[in-house]
Amino acid sequence: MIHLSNVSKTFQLKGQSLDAVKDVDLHIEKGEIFGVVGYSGAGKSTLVRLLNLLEKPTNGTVKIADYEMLKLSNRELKRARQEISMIFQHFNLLWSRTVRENIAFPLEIAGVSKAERYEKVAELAKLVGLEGREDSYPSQLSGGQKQRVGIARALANEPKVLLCDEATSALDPKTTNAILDLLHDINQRLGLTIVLITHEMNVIQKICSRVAVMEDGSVVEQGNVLEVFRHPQEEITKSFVKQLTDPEDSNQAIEEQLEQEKGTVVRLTFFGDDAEKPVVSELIRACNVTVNILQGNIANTQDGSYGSLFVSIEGDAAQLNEAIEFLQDHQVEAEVISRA
Ligand SMILES: Nc1ncnc2c1ncn2[C@@H]1O[C@H](COP(=O)(O)OP(=O)(O)OP(=O)(O)O)[C@@H](O)[C@H]1O
Repeated sequence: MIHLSNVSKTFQLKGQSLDAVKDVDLHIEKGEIFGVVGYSGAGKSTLVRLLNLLEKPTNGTVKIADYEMLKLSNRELKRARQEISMIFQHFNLLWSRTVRENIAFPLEIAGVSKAERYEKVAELAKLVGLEGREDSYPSQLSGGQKQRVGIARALANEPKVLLCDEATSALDPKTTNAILDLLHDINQRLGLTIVLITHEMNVIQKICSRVAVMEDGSVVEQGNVLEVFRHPQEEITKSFVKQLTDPEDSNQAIEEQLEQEKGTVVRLTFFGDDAEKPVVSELIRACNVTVNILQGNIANTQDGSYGSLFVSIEGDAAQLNEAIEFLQDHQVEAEVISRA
């Protein structure tokens, strides 16, 4: 659905050039939810704006659906953009218009009759969970509801692609989850291709099937989300994965516990179906060791679970080696954090 080849964008600023996007190749399949993650300044927003040509690439080709975006006339580009919608971090709603008028706005521009517009708005309001709020103004809505208006408006022209530029970054965690659920639901129901950029790995984990990691304008790593979680190659990817598996407060708690622990502290990592097996109780039985669970968490991706568990294992050196071997035989990655 989306093919970027050797795409670069260089900005000229006060006589200096800045390479915001460098030589990016991306292939995004029809109907997938593709995430782009990176820290501030990595080039994510520029990349997403290159997709609908809000920014023109300095080099490379952009193909979306069947459009060779750089070869389109202004009129053709206008038509293509109706198929490539976008939602934003700060919603970009028209404040003097009601919810109904906001959602209907793209239809108005497209010359759709009032009766048809109202019919479509009713359908979209229902789809995004805003039924009954059509006469409200944006200022009367919560952040989550405002983003629902943004999503409904983006869907008005029945696009093939939805670009989400930090769409949940201004929302609290609960509302973020509700909006991500809505995007996933829309993707499933309408078969819409979604490209989502974010600096938060939990957003990627929750709804994306594949991810690209950006650093300093380049895509440094990309792949299936669970696979990238499992074997992050680059330091930056490892730091993003750690956002999920080793939250800061949990690290601090581990460090405090490490000082008091008698046993050897091991970090276990589980993937897919293995995350649901009773490996720890089997380990205790098979190796006759004592296991204390220190910290743990589990994240569900679209392709299965990913979990990490910090345990302290008490036993002699032979038992400990046996325990590590047992874990590895059971497809659990075991990393010794500190020895007793
Ligand atoms: N119109 C512009 N003119 C000049 N430089 C720009 C322009 N837009 C972006 N940049 C620069 O390009 C680089 C990438 O910015 P971009 O906004 O794409 O990053 P980002 O990953 O989306 O970060 P953030 O989440 O903070 O927006 C930054 O150094 C930024 O200052």
